[in-house]
Amino acid sequence: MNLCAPGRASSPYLAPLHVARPTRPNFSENIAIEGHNLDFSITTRQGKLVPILKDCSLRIPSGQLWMLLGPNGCGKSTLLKILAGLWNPTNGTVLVKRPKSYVFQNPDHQVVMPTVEADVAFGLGRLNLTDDEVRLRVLKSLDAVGMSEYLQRPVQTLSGGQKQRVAIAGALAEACKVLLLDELTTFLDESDQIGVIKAVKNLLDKSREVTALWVTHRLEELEYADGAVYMEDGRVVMDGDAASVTNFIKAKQSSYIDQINS
Ligand SMILES: Nc1ncnc2c1ncn2[C@@H]1O[C@H](COP(=O)(O)OP(=O)(O)OP(=O)(O)O)[C@@H](O)[C@H]1O
Repeated sequence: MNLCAPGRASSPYLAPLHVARPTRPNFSENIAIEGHNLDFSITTRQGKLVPILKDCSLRIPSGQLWMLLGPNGCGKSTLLKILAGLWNPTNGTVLVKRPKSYVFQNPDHQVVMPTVEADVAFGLGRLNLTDDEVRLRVLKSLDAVGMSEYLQRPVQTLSGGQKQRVAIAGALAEACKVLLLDELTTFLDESDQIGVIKAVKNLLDKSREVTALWVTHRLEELEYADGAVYMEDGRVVMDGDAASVTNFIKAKQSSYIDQINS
């Protein structure tokens, strides 16, 4: 199911202080996801202002798989939800190609229809397609994530990784140009993790039109990425090709270990 479809936006537990509504500039050429100078703050029940994102900017080229990394609590999921349009930034501008889809960390929050076929077809109901067109889109999308043999399977019989792929197929069936994937591998065992990430990589390689931003903690997943954004304490501190970001993070980790040992 596509959680970015109209009427599905949700709110954070605590509301942002205020919502900026800037005029929308045009996309830069060949860029699918852009954020400029994004701030996001919340006010606590005690009325205290807490900044979560601080002047975050990023640009992700069309057709690429990028990772969003950083320590726990640095703001990755918040930034992803703002890019998805589920939350509004306090300040700054977001430009993301449409249709776009946000895929949840826990597939049980997203894959809810009785069968695989029904779940992938769910979002197509509002598009005024014939039954044959719906079936074709469902089959093509399941094929793209390596799940075409599971058409009639009850969703409760699927593994976590298979449910994630069904959720991604739902987004593809709606012709999503941008996939925003929130720590999909958190609940998966190792073989499911690699299965999901390879499915995403394969579909990007095949389509060239879909762009994906993947939130993760796992440095080893960077080997599948074209590029990455690394965050700390609500800020983007490094972005670029996957090898440069990997080296940057490894250098940080080894200097941290040196400090502990000294
Ligand atoms: N509604 C909220 N109320 C209070 N604090 C919040 C709220 N939403 C997010 N935060 C705080 O904002 C910070 C960023 O959270 P976020 O979930 O974006 O981080 P993250 O990098 O995705 O973390 P993780 O890797 O642990 O999933 C955290 O310190 C979190 O506690």
